[in-house]
Amino acid sequence: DRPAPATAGLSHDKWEIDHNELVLLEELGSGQFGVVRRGKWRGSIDVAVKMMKEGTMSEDDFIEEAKVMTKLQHTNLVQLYGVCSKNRPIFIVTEYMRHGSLLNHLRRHEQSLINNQGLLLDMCIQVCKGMAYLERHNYIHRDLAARNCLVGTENIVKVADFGLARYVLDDQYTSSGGSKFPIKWAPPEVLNYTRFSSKSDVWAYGVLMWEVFTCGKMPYGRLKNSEVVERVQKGIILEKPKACYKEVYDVMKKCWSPLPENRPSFRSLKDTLVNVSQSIL
Ligand SMILES: CCC(=O)Nc1cccc(Nc2nc(Nc3ccc(OCCOC)cc3)ncc2F)c1
Repeated sequence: DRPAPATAGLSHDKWEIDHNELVLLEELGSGQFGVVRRGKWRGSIDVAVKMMKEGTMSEDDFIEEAKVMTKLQHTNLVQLYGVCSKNRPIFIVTEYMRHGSLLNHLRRHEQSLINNQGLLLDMCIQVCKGMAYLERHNYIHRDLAARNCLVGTENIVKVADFGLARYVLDDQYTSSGGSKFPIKWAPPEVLNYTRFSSKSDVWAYGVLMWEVFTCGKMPYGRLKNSEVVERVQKGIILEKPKACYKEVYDVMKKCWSPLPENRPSFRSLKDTLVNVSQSIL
């Protein structure tokens, strides 16, 4: 069948999708943004449609940004096809990923994955490739975690919701003191100064690697956010997952260097992980 077009076919506002061309199907889940449903676009293209609950997002700013996001295209990024912004709630229409979030996938398949270091490392490398593309385009994710990655057929893993955190209105989510802020994926400079960068994404990537090699455990277990902040500021880092080669854990530790400038770039991480993969597997 025809390859899915990178963005809406309409010429004038190519990021604008006509909601009459969408058929909404079953619900896939919901987040603080609202409900996400599977859909069909122009009769045949599988899509995911995020129906943005009113008041959760600064919509006009997001619609402006959507023009940029539709241009970010990489095999390891969940493609933004466009938005339906003529009605409320606005719809965000993206590529559909058959097997859902990476976090749930890891937890559901723990038994078969826990001894497959090669596959776990390959998943990490795929996320790294998507993030290296964003880094090259000076695009910061701000909420990289296994819950924000998605799994497709043939164990394809893609990064989703990049940059979306900037448009969330709920300051419980956006301020580092907020109850919904992803503290466990945040480096010291974000906890102290909310200073986001591709190097803060690299810290979060190290935590995502830990999530992958523990098959979806919660980082720092049931510790309260305040206890995690204290540990991170003292330089206490996550322990080596049981099912994890020392060489892989060494890479995680580099991602958790206290100073952002001492953390590797995604570009160099990709080369390191590919070498580790070839040397140990
Ligand atoms: C803020 C939280 C938030 O967005 N959450 C959120 C929830 C749900 C789906 C999405 N997004 C996308 N999902 C898919 N595929 C998908 C397939 C199966 C599935 O199984 C659910 C039941 O499992 C037993 C879930 C998702 N493809 C692209 C998306 F973009 C985002």
